[in-house]
Formats: sequence, structure tokens, C-alpha cells
Amino acid sequence: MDLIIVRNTERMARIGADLIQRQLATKPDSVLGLATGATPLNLYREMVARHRRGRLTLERAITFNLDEYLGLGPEHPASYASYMRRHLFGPMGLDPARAHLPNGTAAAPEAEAKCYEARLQAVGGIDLQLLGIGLNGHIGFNEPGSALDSRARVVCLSATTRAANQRYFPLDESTPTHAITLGIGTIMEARRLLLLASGSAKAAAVSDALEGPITPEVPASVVQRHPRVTVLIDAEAATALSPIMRRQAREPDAIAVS
Ligand SMILES: O=P(O)(O)OC[C@H]1O[C@](O)(CO)[C@@H](O)[C@@H]1O
Repeated sequence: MDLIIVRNTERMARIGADLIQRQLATKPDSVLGLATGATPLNLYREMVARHRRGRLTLERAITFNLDEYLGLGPEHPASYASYMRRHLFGPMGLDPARAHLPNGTAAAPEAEAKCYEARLQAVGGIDLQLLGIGLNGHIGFNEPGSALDSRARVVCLSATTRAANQRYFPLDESTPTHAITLGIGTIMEARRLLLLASGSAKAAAVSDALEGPITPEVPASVVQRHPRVTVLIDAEAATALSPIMRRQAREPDAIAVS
């Protein structure tokens, strides 16, 4: 595991964008696995800024998002399709045909999840998977208790996740109860993982994920098994890590992709 602890989220965004830029320089037609939520927002802003300066393009890339709420169409402002259009795809001028998300309003959601997985496998799987981590240790919408070899499927969201994401919904609308997510097994097949976390609220989840037992109760703990994982976190999210783990952290200014 390559652990990078940085001062703040701006620095996280710059290093994250460096890693994505290098991935695309090596393989311009990379399949990028993308995440939503608050965590990657600064990174997406940095990617857009680099795009405007002509340094970063997704022109030949293909993207697959981790998840989508069940019942929300792409025009719903809290859908992840809408989030991605607003924060990344629109500003970067990504051809919509290259950007994939599960269809949250599919008539047969389980079939849609299977089809989404099949579409991903058809392009050869994910080259670089970006991940955030939930307060309860989830990755994608794989909540605690998810099988470590799970595939794309319909999941029931936990009370913690629904409460944490309520802020994205109008007062009179509650967070959906279900979602379609890529599975933990699918995520683990990505050739490279980039896990981001920021803020003290994530400190316990980060320490459980990186130093605790690998268990379905902490879905993110599975990243310990991945051969090419970069964990990029800010100082606040690192506060619960053991001194031994912190000592393993790489000099933030000296990143190099192995
Ligand atoms: O970044 P946040 O908003 O704390 O969310 C954590 C994770 O939970 C999700 O919202 C659910 O997939 C992810 O998109 C995100 O990585």
C-alpha cells in the first residue's frame, strides 16, 4: 500500500490529479472508475482546471461510476449522473457516450446492475478506480456486511449513509433507500485503486480500513489486499492511524507511480 498523507484537500486534489494525469499519459484510453460525494470534488475541480489549461483530457478515456440511487433519473439534481455532469463531464466536455452510470430508473434494477457489470467487463474492466470511504467504511454503496466478492447489484442503504447523504436532498425529500453499486469484487479487479479521504469524521473509518481486520463489516478494509493501491488522505483523516502506519506514509511531495 502506498500511503500519502497531505496537509489539506487542495494538496490532495493536486496529487490525485497528478496520478490521474499519469494514468492517462500512460494509457489515454484508460477506463476510469469514478466516485461521487464530497470527497472527490476538489480533485474534479483540479482536473477541470488542468483541462482548461490544456494539460488533461478525457477525450479517449471511458468512465464508469461506482453507483447510482435507485429511483432517481439522470435529471434529478441529487442523482450521481447529474453530479458527474455538473462537476466533471460537462466542464471537461466528455462525450456522454463514453460516460457510464447505472440507470437508477431502470424497470428491472437487478437486470440493470448485471448489464452494467457486463458493459464494464466488455471494455476490459477498470484501469484506475477512484474511491471515497463512507463513515461506516463503505466503498461505492457496498455497505457493511457486503460480500468481499460481490458484483454489481441492488443494495439497501444503511441508516448512516442515508443520514450522511440527506444534505444533498431537498428538505421534503429523503435519501433513497436503495441504490445500484459496483460490487467489492468488481472494484478489487481494478488494476489500480486510489482511495481518498479527508476530514476528522473519516479518521475512524480510515484506521479501521487500513489497520483493522479485513472484514465485510468494513468494506474498505479489502483494499489492504490490493496489490496497487494508493491511499491519499489529509492530516485530519489520518489522526486515528497508529504511529507505525504514519511512519510508513510517503513524503507528500515525493510521489511517483510504481
Ligand atoms: O465523500 P463523501 O460525501 O463523504 O461520501 C463517501 C462515499 O460515499 C458515497 O457517497 C457513496 O458511494 C461515495 O460516493 C463516496 O465516496
